[in-house]
Amino acid sequence: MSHASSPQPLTASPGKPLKGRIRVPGDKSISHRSIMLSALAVGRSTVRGILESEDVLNTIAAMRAVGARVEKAADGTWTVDGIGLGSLLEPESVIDFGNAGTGVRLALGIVGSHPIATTFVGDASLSRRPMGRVLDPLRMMGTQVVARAGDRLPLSVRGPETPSPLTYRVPVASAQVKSAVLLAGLNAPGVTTVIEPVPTRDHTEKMLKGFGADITVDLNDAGERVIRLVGQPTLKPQDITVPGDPSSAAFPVVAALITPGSDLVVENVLLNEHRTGLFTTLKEMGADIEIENIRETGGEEIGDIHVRHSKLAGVTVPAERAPSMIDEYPVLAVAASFAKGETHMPGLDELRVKESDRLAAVARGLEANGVPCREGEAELTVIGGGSRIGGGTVTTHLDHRIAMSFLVLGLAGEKPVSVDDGAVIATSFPGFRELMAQIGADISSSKEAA
Ligand SMILES: O=C(O)C1=C[C@@H](OP(=O)(O)O)[C@@H](O)[C@H](O)C1
Ligand SMILES: C=C(OP(=O)(O)O)C(=O)O
Repeated sequence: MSHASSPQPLTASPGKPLKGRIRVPGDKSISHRSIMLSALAVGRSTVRGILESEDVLNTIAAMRAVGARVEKAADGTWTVDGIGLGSLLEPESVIDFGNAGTGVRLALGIVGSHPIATTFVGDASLSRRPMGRVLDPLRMMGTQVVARAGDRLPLSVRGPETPSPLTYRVPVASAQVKSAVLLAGLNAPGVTTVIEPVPTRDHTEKMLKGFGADITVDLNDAGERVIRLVGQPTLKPQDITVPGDPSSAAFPVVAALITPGSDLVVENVLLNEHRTGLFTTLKEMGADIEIENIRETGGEEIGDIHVRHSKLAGVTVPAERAPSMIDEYPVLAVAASFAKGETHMPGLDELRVKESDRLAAVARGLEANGVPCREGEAELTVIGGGSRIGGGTVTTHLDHRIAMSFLVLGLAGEKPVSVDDGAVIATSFPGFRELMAQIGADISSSKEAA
């Protein structure tokens, strides 16, 4: 599945205050994992509120390709008849993960510990991204790999008959790497241990526990998270409700913050502490954000985010906060454009290897729209509060978050902002334009705008 063939230029124009109560689609991280763990369970799971975006639809197709039955009922609930660990079928054809880093890396963990041959491909963006971070631990478990130079897609893996359980210290702050090793460890006899020096989103650990795996998380003397998973469990099917994605909520929230007169509620947003760094940072910048109606569902805290237009001031974002807002830096840079003074964002090495080099893409996008910034090797400083923001066209490089972030910029600047391709937004946020229109945002196809 690919959006790459038909780019869709979009233009956002400044206009009305943004008002209303909305819900964003389901969390992408939890959606991928719901389908994958359900596919590995024995019996029928149900998943409500799943994100039906291209990335997640690719995960659904991949789990079907290894033998799971995944269907959508008339009421929108998805049912997954799991195949059970150790029983995966060899896919009959190549698995195309499109734009989805999480999808392909977690799937590599799953199939890479089974004695089946699987070939993965992706779009131009995914084919540039590093896969060695997941292939290295798999090789240590006995997986054979044939990959393009630099461990990039396309690539093929074949797992061993009996994967060796591993003790692995994750060398980069990455929930995808942690999760891939844990998912591979599921099919290895014995205990797989993952040491995580920097904590990242913990949905895999939480959900594995929910599916009945024997998994523990402790801190060692150095304060690192040590995750121990006993391999070869029988995973029990679950009924899952996916909360709204905070990484998607970030766009209307920032749009409302920077657009005068706005008053908006985004309901039902996941508030997992490993995901809320953006909201913490925005509050430190002076944002009027209240979290209302906090409740719990499926072991995760959720709530409604009430945001009003606010005067913002620049801050320094602690580097150690990066994993809890890693996908939100592009839209934080947009908020920072409207803040008085400088916003300094260190610790951004991982932004270089996302759907695009997000550090460079953000810096070029800000420059194109009259916002001064300084781009370092692994940091960005935005000099906010200037006038005449907007008027530029931004290259999205097949990156949904770059597209949405700069459309948000265009809602609050002085002049419209265009992005060369809004079609990529479908990878994580189907219905983005319609939802933004519902709260009063003017985002149209560039031809209509011209
Ligand atoms: O595990 C996940 O669901 C994700 C982890 C993060 O990637 P890294 O693990 O590469 O940091 C994040 O950027 C991605 O959108 C989703
Ligand atoms: C980095 C992202 O996703 P992935 O790594 O799954 O492609 C993202 O959604 O911002």
